[in-house]
Amino acid sequence: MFQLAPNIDLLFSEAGDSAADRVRAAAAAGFDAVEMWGPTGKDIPALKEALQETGVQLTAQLAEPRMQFMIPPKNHEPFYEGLDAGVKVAQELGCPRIVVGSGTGFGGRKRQDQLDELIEIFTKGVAHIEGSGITLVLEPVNIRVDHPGALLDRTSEAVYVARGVDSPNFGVLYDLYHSTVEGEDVVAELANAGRLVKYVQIADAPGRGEPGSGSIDWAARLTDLQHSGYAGPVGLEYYPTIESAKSVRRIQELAAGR
Ligand SMILES: O=C(O)C(=O)CO
Repeated sequence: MFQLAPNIDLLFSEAGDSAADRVRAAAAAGFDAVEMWGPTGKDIPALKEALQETGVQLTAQLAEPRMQFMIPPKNHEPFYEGLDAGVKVAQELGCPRIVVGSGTGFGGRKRQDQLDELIEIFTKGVAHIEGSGITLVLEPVNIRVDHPGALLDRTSEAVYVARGVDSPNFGVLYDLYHSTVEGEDVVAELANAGRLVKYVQIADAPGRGEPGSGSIDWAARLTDLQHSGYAGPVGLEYYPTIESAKSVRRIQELAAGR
């Protein structure tokens, strides 16, 4: 039903610190895709070799350090520079998506003005990397547990920004964990976002562990996702509470429709 992409910064740490070895461990556990946080601290040539050797696709590259793809409140230049560096690595690794975030916003202004400023910045960002083949996906994050102080915490506001940017190379990352922690209605948010959802991530809530460790009804949520028309990869961005290869089993079965 869905292609699953375990996050190699969080899963398969049993294989050691090397991103390349974690890709091999993910392949051995039956995956043909992985996602990662940023390139910092990773041996990119070794990672590329492991991806090629296993045939595993890197679905998305996230922000690490956290500010790399987030908007600094005043001078936005570091964001565009981060994008240049990110695109270079993503192209080398054959990764089609870069995850971007709002950062903490542009203090002391009306929320609506801040959302409109995000539209302006990401419109420039998309133009800045035009022709790269990379899609930027904007991720709202929960401010209740993981990211207090972040500007963008509502899926509908990320959708508003994506509508404003209005580019085939820009969309929304719908993280079902963040959305659940924020108390959103998954079906309603997915219906409103429609085809603007260009990547999905999951973790259970509460606790951000593997599916089955919290109280989300995964069979129901995967059906919701399927009915929404989303057919892309699903990133497993969770902190395993048990051995990685065991932690993925339930969601592998559900995603395969078993
Ligand atoms: O930083 C986080 O919490 C994320 O979800 C990144 O995707």
